[in-house]
Amino acid sequence: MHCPRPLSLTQEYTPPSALSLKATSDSIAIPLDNDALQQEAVKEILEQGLALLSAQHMMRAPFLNKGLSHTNEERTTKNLTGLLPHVTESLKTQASRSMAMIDSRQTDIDKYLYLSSIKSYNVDLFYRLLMDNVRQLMPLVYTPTIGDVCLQYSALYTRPEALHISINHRGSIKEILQNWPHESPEICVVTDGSRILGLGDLGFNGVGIAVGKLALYTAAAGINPQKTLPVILDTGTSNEKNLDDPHYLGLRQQRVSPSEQQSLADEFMQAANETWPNMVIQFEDFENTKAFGYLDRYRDQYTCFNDDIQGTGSVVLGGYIGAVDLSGVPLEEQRLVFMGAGSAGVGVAKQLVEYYVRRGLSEDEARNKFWLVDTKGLVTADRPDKLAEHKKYFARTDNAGQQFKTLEEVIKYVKPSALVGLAATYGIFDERVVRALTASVKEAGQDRRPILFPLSNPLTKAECTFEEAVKWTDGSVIFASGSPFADEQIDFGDGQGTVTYYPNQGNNVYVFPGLGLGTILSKASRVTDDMVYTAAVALADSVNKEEREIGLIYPRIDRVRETSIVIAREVMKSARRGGVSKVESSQWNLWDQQGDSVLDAYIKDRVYDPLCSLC
Ligand SMILES: NC(=O)C1=CN([C@@H]2O[C@H](COP(=O)(O)OP(=O)(O)OC[C@H]3O[C@@H](n4cnc5c(N)ncnc54)[C@H](OP(=O)(O)O)[C@@H]3O)[C@@H](O)[C@H]2O)C=CC1
Ligand SMILES: CC(=O)C(=O)O
Ligand SMILES: [Mg+2]
Repeated sequence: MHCPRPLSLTQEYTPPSALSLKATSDSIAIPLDNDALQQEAVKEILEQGLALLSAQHMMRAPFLNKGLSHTNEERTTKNLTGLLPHVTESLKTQASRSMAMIDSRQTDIDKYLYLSSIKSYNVDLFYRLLMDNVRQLMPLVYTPTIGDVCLQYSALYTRPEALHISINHRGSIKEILQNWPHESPEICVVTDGSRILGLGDLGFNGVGIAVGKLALYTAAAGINPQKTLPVILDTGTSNEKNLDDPHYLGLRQQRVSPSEQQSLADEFMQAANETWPNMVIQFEDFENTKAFGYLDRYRDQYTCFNDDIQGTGSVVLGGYIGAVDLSGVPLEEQRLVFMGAGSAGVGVAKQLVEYYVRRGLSEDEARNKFWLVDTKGLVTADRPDKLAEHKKYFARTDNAGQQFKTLEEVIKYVKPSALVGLAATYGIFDERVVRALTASVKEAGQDRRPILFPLSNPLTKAECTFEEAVKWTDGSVIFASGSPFADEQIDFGDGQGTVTYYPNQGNNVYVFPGLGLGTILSKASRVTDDMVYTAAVALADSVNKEEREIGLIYPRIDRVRETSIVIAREVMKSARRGGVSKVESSQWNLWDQQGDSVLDAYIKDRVYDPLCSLC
């Protein structure tokens, strides 16, 4: 009855429920007169048949393929002998070969394409590489390179990586979701491509950002890659370059009306919730009217958040807490100018208002610390143009009829201690602006330091570079940028010799992976403001002594995964406090008694960390 030899099957693979088998091996007899034995024999044939089939398919299945890490035993039992080079290698050894290949590629896009090809055949190897080389590889799978990739996504296209839903699919989204070939997703990043980084409306090509963010959910927080879902909602594009591109993969039409876009989003949200009720949805890079509108519309109904508004708010608060400590300007004396009053600008400013309120200021006192500037100048209530709804909260009423058109004018008027850039405009923090900021800070004390956060992405949209910031502030800047800059070694000729200055990367990648993980593990029904706020505080608390000593306000990017676990833990606790966690209260009582280390262990037990028996 038990056959050591594999079976061959006389037909192509179909799903097991539809599999009809004819065994050609004479070693398994199917007794026709005994139902029980018959069933057992058929089961064995099925198992062995599938094992054989999976051997043939395994090496082409990116989630199953272990490449050279298949052990000799697996190679024998799964009929892989001869199909692979004879050596066995740990994932780490394979990763070191891949790193050498990446280093040998000339351009960042080529490096990206090489990495992406690894992901297409060996997911474990891709994530081992990314997790062990986050400082070097994150700028490829994420900003800045992902910006270039999105600009050329259709031209670079080789294979589908997401769920593609267009306005023409209205009425059938639920059926489309059923086509998703992987396990039930736990986290979804959805975009409509209408504001990709600071690059504007990229239409369908924006799908690259959803793919990139989800790669970081896995690399930075250990969410199983099989449980991630990138979605592009294609409602057309205003991008003429795309519309004229013969290779463009999206709908070749102007965007449909806002109400039609909303009806697509409504159907998607409902269908996604009915299909996968436990999935967390992250809105990414929607143009600001929709970003604010959809967040308001869906946040009390579904488990969702907007990364550009809330994730960015949280990450900037996380850095601001440490920056204030270093600046020498007391929290209550800080005055903040924001260049950019869009999703991110307003999202961040509101998150900081909440911080001030929690520190004892009234809401008006807190709000009065912020001056927002957009393309028309300082946002004031008496400006002649009609203010967008999301700007009204921060419109100044104390300008005594004066209008300030340029940033320099605003700086002279406000005398800020901090300048935040979320205007997607390269070089807008020029030498005069940065020197004016520094002068306004130093006026109140020479040892005071300016906070300068040029946060726009990708690098081609950064408001200033790190080198400029260091030079124009004579080394006194507390700096964070959206995309990464290298350390700077500068000799100011003041007798100190060459000094190394360390930049910070103020990017929502420090928050969304942990926020998502905490939301999933707490089985939260909603993402509350307190969960987002708590993530910021946990991030600030994660900066270690050595990092503080060299003036960092965020953990080094190599520690992003460690940080995400802490954020996830605190987010879980916040979900519980807020009454939105669906984890049994008996389990929570146990965690309360056992403390954070047990909760951390629980989280770590559940995260994906690709290793092989040879590692
Ligand atoms: N570091 C990070 O983690 C994050 C960074 N970002 C980056 O922030 C940038 C903005 O994103 P988001 O807020 O969503 O975009 P929005 O389009 O919503 O907002 C952009 C804002 O910048 C203003 N602006 C544009 N050009 C100028 C200019 N020359 N002078 C003054 N103001 C200007 C716009 O003014 P107006 O309103 O008049 O049009 C608008 O208020 C992007 O580059 C994005 O990549 C976003 C999220 C996270
Ligand atoms: C980082 C990010 O979310 C953005 O630039 O849009
Ligand atoms: Mg974004």
